Amino acid sequence: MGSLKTEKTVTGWAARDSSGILSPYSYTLRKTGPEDVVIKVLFCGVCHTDLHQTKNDLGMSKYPMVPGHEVVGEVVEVGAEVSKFEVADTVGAGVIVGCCRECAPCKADTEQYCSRKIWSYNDVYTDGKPTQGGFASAMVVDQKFLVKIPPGLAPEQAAPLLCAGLTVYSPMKHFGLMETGLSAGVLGLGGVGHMGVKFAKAMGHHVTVISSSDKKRAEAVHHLGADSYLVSSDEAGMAAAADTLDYIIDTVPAFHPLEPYLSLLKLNGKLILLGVINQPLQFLTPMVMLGRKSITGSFIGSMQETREMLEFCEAKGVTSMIEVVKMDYANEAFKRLERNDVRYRFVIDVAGSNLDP
Ligand SMILES: NC(=O)C1=CN([C@@H]2O[C@H](COP(=O)(O)OP(=O)(O)OC[C@H]3O[C@@H](n4cnc5c(N)ncnc54)[C@H](OP(=O)(O)O)[C@@H]3O)[C@@H](O)[C@H]2O)C=CC1
Ligand SMILES: O=C/C=C/c1ccc(O)c(O)c1
Ligand SMILES: [Zn+2]
Ligand SMILES: [Zn+2]
Repeated sequence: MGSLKTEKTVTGWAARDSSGILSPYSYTLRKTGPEDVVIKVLFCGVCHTDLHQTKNDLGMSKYPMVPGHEVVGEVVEVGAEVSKFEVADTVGAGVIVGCCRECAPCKADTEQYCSRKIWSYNDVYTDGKPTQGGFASAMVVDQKFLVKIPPGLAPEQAAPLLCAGLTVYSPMKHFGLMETGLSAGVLGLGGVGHMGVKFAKAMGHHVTVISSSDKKRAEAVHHLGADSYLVSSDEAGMAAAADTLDYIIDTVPAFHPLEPYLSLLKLNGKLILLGVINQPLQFLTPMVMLGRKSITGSFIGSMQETREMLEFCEAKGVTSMIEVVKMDYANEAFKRLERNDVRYRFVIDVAGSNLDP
């Protein structure tokens, strides 16, 4: 299909200021370029990053801001040079919608580390217009930044995989943590953390959840398949678990000391920081030296890893645990996410919502 000559007007739900409160917002999508794909948004997951961004936790937010970067949609239009997708395909879009294609990370298929990457919202596209995310009736996305959703995955289940799932899969792959028999720790059992449990179990790891409370113990063990559950304030339990873990996926989105978790790692163990935290974290150097431990971080994953991760999920039956809601519940969903009251990801049924109430 050829390029559209007109811009499309769409409705999204946007935050207008750092209250983060979302309300309907009308804006235009760019004309469909040769490599562009227009998607009708079906479902969009709600990530804690959406909360950080809409509330300006990082001090870089621009408004109006339509959040949402766990987007599953249906292709409704393709540009003249689109070769990978056709109308009616079910596709996914994530955190990144552009990159320079020339730098070392781009050439190595690690475009998420491109210094000129373009975020799916709260950024400026190559045409100079603000990018807006998936809490909207439609998006235009360059074909490089879309993936096909495998037929074995339900679209609403697939949405959280596009950020939360990818964010744990990528470091597991990069740091050589896909072999069976490892002992994993997952710190913070939320959207990203529950995918950490699922992926680690699918890779044959012994999984310990480390949580701030006892509230999620039964679910973690019986529904997610965790092997062990520690409450971080339980000093005796934490001491008994010292030197037992090969790696910890740390998803906590707020300041926390690192020493208690470094203590849980074995020799050569890795603490992988994934949470976005706007103040410095602390640790004493002997905590990493005496045990040759690593503190590292990871940022989502590449498009290539997204495809692999979705295939992995389809093959191994890995799914997300979600609560599907309509758009008119988005503000309540954000409030519940903020008070740690979701098991484990909200997914907005965008196509099934009235966006202009
Ligand atoms: N690196 C990357 O590429 C990505 C980073 N992120 C970031 O990861 C973080 C987690 O995202 P997400 O999983 O969606 O968030 P959630 O809110 O769904 O989960 C975070 C979990 O951390 C624990 N937690 C929350 N607040 C605190 C606190 N104040 N102190 C201690 N523990 C706390 C809770 O688990 P429990 O009840 O078990 O204690 C909570 O469920 C966010 O900062 C997000 O921005 C997200 C995606 C990609
Ligand atoms: O949810 C995905 C985005 C994660 C993220 C990581 C780092 C950072 O500075 C952000 O603003 C977002
Ligand atoms: Zn996210
Ligand atoms: Zn680049």
